[in-house]
Amino acid sequence: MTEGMAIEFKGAVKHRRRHSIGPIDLKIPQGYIIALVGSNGSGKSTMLSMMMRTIKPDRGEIHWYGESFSGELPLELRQSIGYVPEGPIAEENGMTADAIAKFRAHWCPSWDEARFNGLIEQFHVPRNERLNRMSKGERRKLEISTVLAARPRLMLLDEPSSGLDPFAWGDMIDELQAYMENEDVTIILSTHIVDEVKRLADYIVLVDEGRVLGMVEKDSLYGTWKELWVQGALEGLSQVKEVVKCEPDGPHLMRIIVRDNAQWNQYLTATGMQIMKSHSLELEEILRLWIKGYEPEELLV
Ligand SMILES: Nc1ncnc2c1ncn2[C@@H]1O[C@H](COP(=O)(O)OP(=O)(O)OP(=O)(O)O)[C@@H](O)[C@H]1O
Repeated sequence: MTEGMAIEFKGAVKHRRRHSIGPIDLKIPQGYIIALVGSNGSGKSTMLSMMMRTIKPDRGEIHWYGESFSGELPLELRQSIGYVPEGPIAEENGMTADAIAKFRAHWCPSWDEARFNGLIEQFHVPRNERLNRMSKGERRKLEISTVLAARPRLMLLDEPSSGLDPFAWGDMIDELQAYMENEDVTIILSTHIVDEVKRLADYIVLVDEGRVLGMVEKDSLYGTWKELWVQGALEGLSQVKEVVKCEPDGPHLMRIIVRDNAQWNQYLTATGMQIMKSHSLELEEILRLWIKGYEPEELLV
């Protein structure tokens, strides 16, 4: 990765009630979609809030496009960030979509009214309903439309698809992909939906219990792990470093999960073990292994 960095965490720590988030050291490259993935309470929203500067780290620093700021972010930078928080913004409860658009048009120089109108029509967002009377999904669709219409350079999306029906979800994926055709744009989103990661992410950042376990290029994960059913010289199989799971599946067959690397292939050749069936692990299973400590070989942080 030699590109410029959109965001850099340098030893950033935020103390929370039950545990601290961090220290986080992470470089998020500009021009890509980065998915923050991790279990509930692991710290994804806290990281996004720190990137939006709605909360400040208690220790360490965050850099935006190579610069750090002691107080609020400069206006121009704030105007270039589109943020969809995890939950609704209480101050917007009494507003309508039109009132939101008027406010954003005033605040944001890159606001594209025609784009906003097109998006809320496409997403069937009611124009004159107050936000607290909209359904959860309608309100989410409005928030996504608002962020896209502001044409930000950096999007911070906290579980953007929460509450969306499958049709709106597909539209959101298409819109975000189309928006990425603008090379300068970076999207950082937190999500629990593996399909969203598969469809959108260039990089995955795995977060667990307040710690960033690492960042990895999504495509490099595929093919790293295999599930195999083997026959033959099975003694000692469970001692092989590359084998992370090994259980009998019938009298002469062993089902194993294995890191598919050169050492494993050498072992296979040496023992003459027979592979009866094999397939690559799905992303969801690869992430579960990573959380358990089996990190990818091509970790970037
Ligand atoms: N405003 C707050 N004050 C104190 N602690 C908080 C606050 N918000 C979150 N926390 C705590 O910080 C930790 C991380 O929460 P965070 O919301 O960042 O996790 P998350 O990964 O986004 O979770 P989820 O996937 O459930 O949305 C949790 O232990 C949570 O209880």
